[in-house]
Amino acid sequence: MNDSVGLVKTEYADFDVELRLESGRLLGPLTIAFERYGQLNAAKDNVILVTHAWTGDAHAAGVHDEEDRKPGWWDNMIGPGKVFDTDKYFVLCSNVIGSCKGSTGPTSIDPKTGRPYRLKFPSLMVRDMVRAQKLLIDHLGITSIHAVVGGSMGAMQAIEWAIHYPEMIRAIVPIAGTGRTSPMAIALNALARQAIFNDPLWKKGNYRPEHPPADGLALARAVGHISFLSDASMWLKFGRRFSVRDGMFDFFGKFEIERYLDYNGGNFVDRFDTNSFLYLAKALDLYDVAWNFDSLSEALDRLNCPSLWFAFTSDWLYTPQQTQEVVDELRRLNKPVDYHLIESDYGHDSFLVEPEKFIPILQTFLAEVPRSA
Ligand SMILES: CC(=O)SCCNC(=O)CCNC(=O)[C@H](O)C(C)(C)COP(=O)(O)OP(=O)(O)OC[C@H]1O[C@@H](n2cnc3c(N)ncnc32)[C@H](O)[C@@H]1OP(=O)(O)O
Ligand SMILES: N[C@@H](CCO)C(=O)O
Repeated sequence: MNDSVGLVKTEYADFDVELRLESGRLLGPLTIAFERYGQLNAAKDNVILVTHAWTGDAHAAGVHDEEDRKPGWWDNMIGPGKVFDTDKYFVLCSNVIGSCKGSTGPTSIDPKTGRPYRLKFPSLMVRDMVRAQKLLIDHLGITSIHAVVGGSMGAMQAIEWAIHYPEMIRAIVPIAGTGRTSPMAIALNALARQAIFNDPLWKKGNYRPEHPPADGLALARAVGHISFLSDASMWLKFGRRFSVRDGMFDFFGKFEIERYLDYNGGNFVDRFDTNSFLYLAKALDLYDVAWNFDSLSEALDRLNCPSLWFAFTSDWLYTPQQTQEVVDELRRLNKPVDYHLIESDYGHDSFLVEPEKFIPILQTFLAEVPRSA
């Protein structure tokens, strides 16, 4: 495929630092996993920083092996001639701290004990993730970022970048984001947590990696997965179809939607660590752009760049109203802001499933970003 970035590899940068976290605790040394696509130009000003969601990773495009069944998670966006055109832009994606996908997280070794942190890992905020990412940006000698673009938790990171490093950010594109996590989203994460805590294999986070609380984690992910879909997408995908494998009157027979949740919950256990899932859920719950500011207005007034916002009509997790709340405040502050409500049936995950709906607007926006911050 000539619009693919092709074979790529994840790189790792080590930082001998102790990062002061929002909680006051220190974390370090740190490793940040990242991938890069395209070439950094001589002026080092063609950088697009792609920020990932809850269970994403640094592998945003291309494949690690010719035999890979699927490419990186935003492969439809990154590559020669695509919206993040790697003939033009240097696209960078790093894994957040707290994750289990190469950056320092609860599965990493705690230098104080020589054993994995597990629940000794400190609670994080999205702001801490961005502060750690900044170490990588500095390490690569980048002083100006053309745009930070991300969906869901990636949107939160984009906002944090613009507020805390306004001098180096030329634009942000928060997609399916929120300015503060709603009580309903926290409630769903609370159910996910209880599913894990009630699994006897959980052992207060001290499970052996080869024996994770698989039932609890699969159920927790299924709760999350429901919130990433929508009523409309479930009707489209499954309707009321009963699994062809089951008899309709078998007591344990399942609807197709149940099979789907079983499959995706079970799959998740093979690719994600339980403690990381919990730490990132906590960071999502704690998210409030106004944290440690006197008001939302004070926080957003620090934003010094154009911003482009997308929300999806069927997103009931981070609803369009939540994006609108931030956009309204930015408008009140006379900041350059552009907001588009995209018609999509695919719920919160529309940013992964139907990017073609917002790509043309994004493409025009990126071309018009001013050359200096
Ligand atoms: C955002 C980031 O930063 S990265 C994180 C993104 N990744 C995830 O969220 C991982 C979970 N994956 C997903 O939710 C989806 O695959 C998405 C959102 C990425 C893409 O959505 P879609 O293209 O609509 O995929 P869909 O939901 O139809 O299929 C997901 C899986 O369920 C399977 N599936 C579909 N229908 C059924 C069914 N009736 N019964 C059982 N399994 C089913 C699919 O075969 C697919 O399996 P695979 O992952 O092994 O290929
Ligand atoms: N489905 C995506 C988005 C969730 O916010 C993920 O799991 O990361």
